[in-house]
Amino acid sequence: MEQDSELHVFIPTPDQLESCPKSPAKHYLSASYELKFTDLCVKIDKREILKDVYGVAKPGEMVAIMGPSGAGKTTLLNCLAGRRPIESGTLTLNSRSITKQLKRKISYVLQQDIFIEDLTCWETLWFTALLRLPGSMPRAEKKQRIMELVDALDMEKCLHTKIGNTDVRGLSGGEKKRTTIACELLTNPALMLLDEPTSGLDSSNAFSLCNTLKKFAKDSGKILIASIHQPSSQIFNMFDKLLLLCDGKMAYFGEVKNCAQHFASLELPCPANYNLADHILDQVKGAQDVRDTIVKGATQQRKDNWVNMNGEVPFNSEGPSTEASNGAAGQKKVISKLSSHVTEFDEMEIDDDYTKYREEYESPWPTGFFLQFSVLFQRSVKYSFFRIYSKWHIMQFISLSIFIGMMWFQIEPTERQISNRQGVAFFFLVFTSFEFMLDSVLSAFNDRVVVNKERLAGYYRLSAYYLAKNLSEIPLLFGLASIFFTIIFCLSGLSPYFVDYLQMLGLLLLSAIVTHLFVSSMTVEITQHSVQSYLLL
Ligand SMILES: Nc1ncnc2c1ncn2[C@@H]1O[C@H](COP(=O)(O)OP(=O)(O)OP(=O)(O)O)[C@@H](O)[C@H]1O
Repeated sequence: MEQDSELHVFIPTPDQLESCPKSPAKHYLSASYELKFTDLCVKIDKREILKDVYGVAKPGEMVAIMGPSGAGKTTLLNCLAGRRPIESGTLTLNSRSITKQLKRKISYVLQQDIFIEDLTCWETLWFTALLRLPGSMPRAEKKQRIMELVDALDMEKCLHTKIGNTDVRGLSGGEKKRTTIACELLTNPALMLLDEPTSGLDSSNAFSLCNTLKKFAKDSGKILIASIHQPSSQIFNMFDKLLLLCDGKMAYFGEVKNCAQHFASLELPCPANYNLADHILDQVKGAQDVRDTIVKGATQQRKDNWVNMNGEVPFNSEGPSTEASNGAAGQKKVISKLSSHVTEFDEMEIDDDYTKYREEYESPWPTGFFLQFSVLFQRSVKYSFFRIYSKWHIMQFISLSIFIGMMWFQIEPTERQISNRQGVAFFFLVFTSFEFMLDSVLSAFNDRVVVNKERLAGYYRLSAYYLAKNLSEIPLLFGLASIFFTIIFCLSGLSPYFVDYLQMLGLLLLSAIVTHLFVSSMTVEITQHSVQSYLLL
């Protein structure tokens, strides 16, 4: 593998891609984690959004969260990701409440694919790896990890395609989703939460994505929990478990294969040749008495399947535990079995990554301030350059400067022409200040969503972003405005002295700094506010 300079964006050649190891991706094997949540309740403005929601997921399992619109699927995912506080209930990973350190083992794929649109798929992955993987991890290992994911998620074809947007076509919907998933998998999470990963994809893309996820979860021992809308039968049957919500209450939790039987036992059987997922959703969206029957059925199902309502003993999908139902002796046996299970998990929790990069795992950020700053600086130069020095932008500046230069062409160095000189200087300063401000506002507007997403996932400090953004964009803006000014200065004959030229350039630089700092401070304030209100800090 070629040696590259410290922050040079590495681009793999087809041969290097060919030589990358085929799945299962060895770096992505997870230590076994078990997720358990019981009696989760969430209230927003005194309105009950989730009530007594529970579930268990084991390593390698795919769990579907389904329910009608507004049932609370996203709220539940936010709670599991630790992004929404819960009113009451317990949430544990390997029988431990979720600490900041354990939170690093959880990743959250949002419904929208949020990226910097001017970067390619590979650049996006590479910058994410530099920001999210431990700073002390060798760069070769980071590259290796990306290449393993590229292989596992079948992304070779689109690696050098720009992300794109509605104006400039880039990655397809499915490729964007794979890129989002790869960015989250880079940190080797044990638990992956996905909010409607198939929305916006056609049926074959949705099937192929779920198939890849299923294989990856199985091979690496990760837990995948996804909210999903109207899956096809094929996709529905790929999931191991189903958590069905109805108005924030449990409507079913258990294995997908037992679901049809459960609904039949409630006298709501699925008609022949009908998609079971559609049938279930029709029922939970049905009349109030049908919904009451389903919720009651779920309460009974829980009683039958949980040995202890506090969730001290794991959910047994095969039905009530025979050991536990054998009275106190049976209960003791189950609990001692569970304790040995927990010890085993505790030992496994110190996984390979944790052992190797302990320092970073125990600090609040995966990388130090300087590395965050340098990666963000390089990324900002890369995409801001194309925006600021776009063909249209350059043509607009040059034609305008020629036009103004012609209007005030070679002003005579006499007293009568003083007002004309002031006119040129004033016009040029006001125009460039507005141009700087407009550019900063537009770029801040584009950045805000990306920065929000990255800050919520704990990529970097806001101060590192602020410094990198300003230090990268001010020189770029100043460079373009200097060309503009030089043309006007020469055509208008503003002054025969070079020192005057330098003084005016100095004023230009000051104006660029002041407008840019002003606008970016506002963005930082807005970003900080929205991240804090989202996290309800
Ligand atoms: N911040 C909030 N303030 C007030 N109400 C909220 C807030 N967040 C969610 N809700 C309400 O909670 C309920 C559940 O919302 P949630 O987004 O979890 O539903 P969902 O099942 O994901 O819906 P969809 O499938 O349409 O995305 C909705 O009625 C919604 O209006």
